[in-house]
Amino acid sequence: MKVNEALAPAKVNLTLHVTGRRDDGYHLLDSLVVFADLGDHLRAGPADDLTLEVTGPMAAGVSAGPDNLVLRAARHLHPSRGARLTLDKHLPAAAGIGGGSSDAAAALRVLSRLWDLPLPGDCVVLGADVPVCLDPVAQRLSGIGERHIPAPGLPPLPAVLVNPGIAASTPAVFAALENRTNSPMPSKLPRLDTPREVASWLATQRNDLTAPARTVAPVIERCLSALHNARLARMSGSGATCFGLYDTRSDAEAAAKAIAQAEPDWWVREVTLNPPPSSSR
Ligand SMILES: C[C@](O)(CO)[C@H](O)COP(=O)(O)OP(=O)(O)OC[C@H]1O[C@@H](n2ccc(N)nc2=O)[C@H](O)[C@@H]1O
Ligand SMILES: Nc1ncnc2c1ncn2[C@@H]1O[C@H](COP(=O)(O)OP(=O)(O)OP(=O)(O)O)[C@@H](O)[C@H]1O
Repeated sequence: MKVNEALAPAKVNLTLHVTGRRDDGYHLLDSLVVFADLGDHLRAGPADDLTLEVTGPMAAGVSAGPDNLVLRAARHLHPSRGARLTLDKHLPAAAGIGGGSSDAAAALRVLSRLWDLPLPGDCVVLGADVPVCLDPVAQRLSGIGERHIPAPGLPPLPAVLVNPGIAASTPAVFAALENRTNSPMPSKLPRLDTPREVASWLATQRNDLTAPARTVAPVIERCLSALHNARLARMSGSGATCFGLYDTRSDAEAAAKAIAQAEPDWWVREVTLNPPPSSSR
């Protein structure tokens, strides 16, 4: 990618343990986060005014107005400087894969280079997922999202992402959560060398938002069933996107093809999670 371009990769919560709730209503999380080799594309050119154009296959319904997280991130970085921004949307919005947060983080990265400014330290105010998206590699996220440390060794993971085209509102899903104090992941995460080992270990962990998300969007059950031949099938974030993990890319490709045929209205993509550096599409 050129210096004024950035990939805003899909974020996937391999685990999402809700461990408590702060007085301000935000929830404490313990989550193993990885990124895909697929995402939105952001370009920035020099300009006097700040403008945004939203293009691409998933642009429908995404505002290009000041509420777009790309423009909010730009104004967070500098209140008045200009740039001509183009956001090519490939990820569904409000889908649990951090589309908006990853776009905001990409905007901070690109504009900090264009405007020669340091990255801000307080970007959690843009969204709980923005800090982890600033450095899109495998990480363990905690606090409400403001804390993250590199995750121990994980291999690249052949996977399929499935979204049924229903937006799951993150506040609505948190509001439907019954038990807000659940156990965290083990304090030391194991080193996992193969997709199979990852799937076996993840099966002992959870996404605590799955049950409330199913009440908000019952179609999530069908997404998980569609991934029945995966080593592990789970929801990401607050849904509705679910992911399946496979042993090989060809297994994932075959599964994606079959699901897309059975559910032509769904968004179905074969991806690699935690890809080797510089292999993004
Ligand atoms: C669920 C996750 O996807 C896990 O990675 C993220 O924590 C959500 O991150 P996000 O979409 O950037 O969330 P924000 O835009 O900051 O928050 C949306 C809403 O989700 C709820 N929220 C979010 C994050 C958090 N740690 N606790 C919460 O309770 C709050 O109701 C908040 O008003
Ligand atoms: N650039 C953007 N792309 C997508 N949605 C955006 C963007 N900017 C603002 N939004 C708004 O943000 C809301 C949440 O979108 P986003 O894609 O970040 O949700 P999400 O995938 O559920 O996030 P998370 O996984 O962090 O919970 C959308 O409903 C949309 O109105």
